[in-house]
Amino acid sequence: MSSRLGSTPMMKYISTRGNAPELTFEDVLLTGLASDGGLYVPKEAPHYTLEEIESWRDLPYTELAHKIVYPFVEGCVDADALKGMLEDVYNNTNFGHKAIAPLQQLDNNEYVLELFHGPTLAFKDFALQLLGRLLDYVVTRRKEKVVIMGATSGDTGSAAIEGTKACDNVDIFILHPYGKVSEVQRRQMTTVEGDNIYNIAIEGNFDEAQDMVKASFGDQSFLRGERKLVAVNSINWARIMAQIVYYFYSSLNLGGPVRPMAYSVPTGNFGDIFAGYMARKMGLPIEQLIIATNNNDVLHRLMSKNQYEVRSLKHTITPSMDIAVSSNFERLLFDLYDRDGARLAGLMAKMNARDDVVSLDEDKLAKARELFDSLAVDEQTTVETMQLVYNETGYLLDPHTAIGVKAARECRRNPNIPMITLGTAHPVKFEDAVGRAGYEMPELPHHLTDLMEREERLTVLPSDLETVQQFIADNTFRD
Ligand SMILES: Cc1ncc(COP(=O)(O)O)c(C=O)c1O
Ligand SMILES: N[C@@H](CCOP(=O)(O)O)C(=O)O
Repeated sequence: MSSRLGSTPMMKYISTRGNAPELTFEDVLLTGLASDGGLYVPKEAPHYTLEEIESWRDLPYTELAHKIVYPFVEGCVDADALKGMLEDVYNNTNFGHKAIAPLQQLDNNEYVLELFHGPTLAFKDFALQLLGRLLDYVVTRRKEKVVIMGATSGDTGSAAIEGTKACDNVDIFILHPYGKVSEVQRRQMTTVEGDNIYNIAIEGNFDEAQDMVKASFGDQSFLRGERKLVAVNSINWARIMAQIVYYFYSSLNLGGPVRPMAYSVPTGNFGDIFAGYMARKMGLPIEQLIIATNNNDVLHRLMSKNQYEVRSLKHTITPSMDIAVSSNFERLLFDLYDRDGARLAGLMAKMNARDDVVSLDEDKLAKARELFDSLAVDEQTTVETMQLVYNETGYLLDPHTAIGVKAARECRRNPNIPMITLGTAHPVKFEDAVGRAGYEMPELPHHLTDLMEREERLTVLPSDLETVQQFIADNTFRD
C-alpha cells in the first residue's frame, strides 16, 4: 500500500507479462518481481526534447540526476528529500572523483566512462547507494521491516551491502557463487561489520543463486511474520532508473544531445545496457548500443544467429559477467513485442524452459538490430585488449571494460560518432586478469587499504532453495 504525497502526478509501473497489478514507484521499489513473474517498467517514460536536454548541459551530476530521477518517483518521494539523498550519494567523499563519472579518452572519438569511483569500485554504486537511501525513506515512513535478498557474481553484493547497511529495519542476505568471485570482491562483502548482514556462499553458480532469489520472490511464505523481500538486483526498477543518468551526463559532456553518441556496454544481466536503451527512449540521441559479452554469450548468439539457447555457465576471468540468463532482456523484449504482455509471457515460458532453441520473430529481431550490435570476447582476447590499450595509452583497463573496448572497436558503425565504453569496474578488483596480462596490481584506495587483513564472515550452503530459505528464516530479525 503506497502513501501518496499531495496531489502530484504519479508514474505508474506495469509488468512485462501483463497480468500483475499496476504499481506506484514506492511499491515497485519494495516488490522485486511482479506477481506474474514479469519485471516492472514505467507505463509511460518521460520524453525530453533536444532543447530540454541541451538546457541541462552545465548541471553537476547531482542536479542532472534530479532531473532524470524525479519524474520516476514523483508522488512517492518528496522533491527536496530526493535532492538531499542525491547530494548525499554523489559527493566527492562518497565517490572518489570530483566529476563522479569522468571520461577517459583512449583515442580520437573513443572514450571510457569511468563508473568505478564509488565506495565499492564498480558501477553498481551509482544505483545501490541511492536505492539504500530510497529504501530507508520508504520503509521508515511505512514503519515496516524488510528483508533484502540478492544474488551476485561479485559486484552487486558489496555495493548492495554498502548502500543499505545503514538502513534501519533491514536484514541483508547476499548469495554469491562459492569460490567464483575474486578475493577483493569476496572480502568487500564478507568483511563489512553488521549483525544484519549475511553473506551466503552457494555451492553452485550465479544463475543458481539468481534462480533461488527469483523463486523466493515468487513465494515468500518461508519468511516469518509480516516481512517482505526487497530486491537489490537490477530486476528492481530503481536500479535501472539511477543508471540512466550517466548516459545523459556523458553525452552532455561530449557535445550531446546535438551530437549523437554510441555506447559499448560490458553485459551480463542486461541492466546497464537497458538503462542506455531507456535514455534513448527518453530522447537522448544514441545511434548504437553494443552488447559486449564474455564467453557466456547467449545474447550474442541470439543477436547474430537468432538462436536463444542457454548453455551451462563458464567460469572466466571476468567473473561479474559470468551469467547465463540475462534477466533484463525481458524488458527489451516487452517493447520489441509492442508491449503485448500475454504474448511475451508465452515467449518467456519457452525461453525459460531452457530445453529448446528459441527464435524471435524476424521483424522483432530486425527492430533490435537497428540499435544493438553484439560481440562475444574470449579470455585471451580480453587479456590482449588490456595489453593493447596499456601499450597505446598507459591506461590499465579492468577485464570487463576491456571486453567493452574490444567490442567497441570491432562493432563501431561510424567513426565520427563518439564511442563511449562503460568502465564498469576498477582493475584492482581482478587480480587474476591483471596478473595474466602481466601487470602489477594497482593499490587499493585509501578506504580499503586493510581489506586483506579484515575478518571475514560468510556461510557456505549447498545450492538448495529450501536450505537457503531456512537459513534466511532462521536469521531474520532475531531481536
Ligand atoms: C564489472 C561488471 N561489468 C559488467 C557487468 C554487467 O552488467 P549488467 O549485469 O548490468 O549487464 C557487471 C555485473 O552486472 C559487472 O559487475
Ligand atoms: N554482475 C552482477 C550480477 C548481478 O547483476 P545485477 O546488475 O542484476 O545486480 C554482480 O556483479 O553481482
